[in-house]
Amino acid sequence: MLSQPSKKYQPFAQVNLPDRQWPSQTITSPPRWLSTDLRDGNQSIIDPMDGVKKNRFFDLLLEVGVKEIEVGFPAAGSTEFDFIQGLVRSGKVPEDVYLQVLTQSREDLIRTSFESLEGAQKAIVHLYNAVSPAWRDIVFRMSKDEVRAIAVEGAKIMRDEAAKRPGTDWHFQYSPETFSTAELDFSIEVCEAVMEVLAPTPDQPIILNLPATVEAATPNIYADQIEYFCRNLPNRESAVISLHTHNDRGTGVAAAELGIMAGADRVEGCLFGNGERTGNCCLVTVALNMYTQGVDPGLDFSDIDRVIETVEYCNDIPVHQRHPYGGELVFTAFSGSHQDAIKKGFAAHEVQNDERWRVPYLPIDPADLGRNYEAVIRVNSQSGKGGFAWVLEQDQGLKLPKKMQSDFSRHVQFMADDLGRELDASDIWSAFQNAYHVQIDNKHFQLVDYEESRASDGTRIFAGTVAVAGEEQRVSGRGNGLISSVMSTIEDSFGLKLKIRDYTEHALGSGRDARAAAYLECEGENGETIWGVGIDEDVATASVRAVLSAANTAVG
Ligand SMILES: CC(=O)SCCNC(=O)CCNC(=O)[C@H](O)C(C)(C)COP(=O)(O)OP(=O)(O)OC[C@H]1O[C@@H](n2cnc3c(N)ncnc32)[C@H](O)[C@@H]1OP(=O)(O)O
Ligand SMILES: CC(C)C(=O)C(=O)O
Repeated sequence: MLSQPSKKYQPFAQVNLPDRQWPSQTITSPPRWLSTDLRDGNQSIIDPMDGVKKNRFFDLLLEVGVKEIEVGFPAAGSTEFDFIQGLVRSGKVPEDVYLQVLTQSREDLIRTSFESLEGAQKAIVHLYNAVSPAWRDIVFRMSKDEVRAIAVEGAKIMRDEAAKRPGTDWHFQYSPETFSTAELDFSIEVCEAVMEVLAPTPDQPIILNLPATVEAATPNIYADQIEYFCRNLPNRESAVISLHTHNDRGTGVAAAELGIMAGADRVEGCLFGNGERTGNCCLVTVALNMYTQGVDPGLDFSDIDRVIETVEYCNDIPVHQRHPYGGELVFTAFSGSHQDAIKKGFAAHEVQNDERWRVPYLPIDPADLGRNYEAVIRVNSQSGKGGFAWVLEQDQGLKLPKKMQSDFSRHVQFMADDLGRELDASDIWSAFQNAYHVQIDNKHFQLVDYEESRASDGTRIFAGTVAVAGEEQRVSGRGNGLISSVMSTIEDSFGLKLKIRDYTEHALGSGRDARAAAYLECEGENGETIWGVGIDEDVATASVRAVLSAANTAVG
């Protein structure tokens, strides 16, 4: 008989909170942030960081603006202990930054933890023990009273160790590990017992960190648990409620956000969600999500690629291409309809009078993270006109008329299907040059020389030489009739008849690089549409080149 995996798991218990308030709350200010990259992140990677990497990561966290940093687990060994002591002695920890360390509730480990922070200005010692039934029964094999006693004993040692070192501004943190899978009233009971020992006050609060050590339910349940805890904890005003979510069900960020709505003051996590198993809550995501609610997160990710570079180096894990905000592809559209909307969005943004961000498909301005707009649109076989038009505009400055985009579209589609890969800017530019004979040799009609003069009434006079399959022919024209004059010369001299339907031009580049682009829509002898493009120093030459481009296209 086939086993039934669903029978192995129990439905998660709801929290009895019929008057829950969190669903109607909004996030209006950022929480306190704690990075546990150097602890929870570090304990989960294949090769934990050495001192060099830890220092580099620490410096990054300072640059980002994190003020509470869990720097390690001092009792784990000399790498950890020495790094932490080295940090304290280095003098590089700013006055407003708290170093946090984690310890099990075991006397020797707690003492070692305090020793590692000897000389620190501000420090948080973080004590933990698991409280949920499975850990009580399986790991500790202890009753509730005995598990509560682990926490209380550890708190007493913390209190006494801190008292021996008055030179440091000590703060205490307690985590009822496995909080989200424990009985809520028992977690409150244990936290209350710890508070009795440490005697926090509103001015000197304890941090109670409530972990979803293993994420086991939907984020609304975590939010209920947080709200219930906040409402029922005696002396709530003497506690900072901190969240520590993991991502086992893929909702670590959502749980943290709902937890803030439910009354929490602080969020622990790792950059780009590194951490045990599927990772910790991603601090980058929670922080940057705040922008889209009009809230300044107080963390600086304005050069996100530099942040990624350091995080990848230290963790030796790549940031996924789809990772919110940071991934290489998160601001990139390959598909036609997305490209169309993004291109229109940028155009609208340029002419609007305020800074409001309203570009379709881009929840945040990539520039706010130090990304440029080049990679916003990339072209492959799923792309549309907006895609290559954007690339040509960004890369070459060309603003193709709408109808010409449709014409060029078939060339791009053919190339993308033929090559079966993404087309980069140089692919698109060479497809464009080939399609319209722009600035390439081996053309049928070529402009050999060109000169312009003025008649006594100021009218421009153009005279030039066109080579047709090597045979040179003089062409000329006057004033506004320049294009039609060149066309009639071509018709008279070479027998090629084209009718002008439309003409557009625009400036290209600026300053010494200033040029002009001209687009000519013509009708061939059989009523077909023929496009010509000219790019040159000035509009007159560009328009002559556009005629020759159309002539070349007509003869194929
Ligand atoms: C959810 C989290 O991320 S918690 C943080 C986890 N991080 C780490 O463990 C990384 C650093 N840890 C280490 O280097 C090692 O675990 C050490 C050096 C601290 C301790 O190693 P060991 O002495 O071998 O103990 P170990 O960690 O295996 O723990 C096992 C014992 O501690 C007990 N224990 C586990 N957690 C706790 C706790 N929070 N408080 C008190 N006792 C605990 C276990 O019940 C077990 O007791 P037993 O030996 O009587 O059965
Ligand atoms: C020690 C605690 C906070 C922890 O890492 C967890 O429960 O995941």
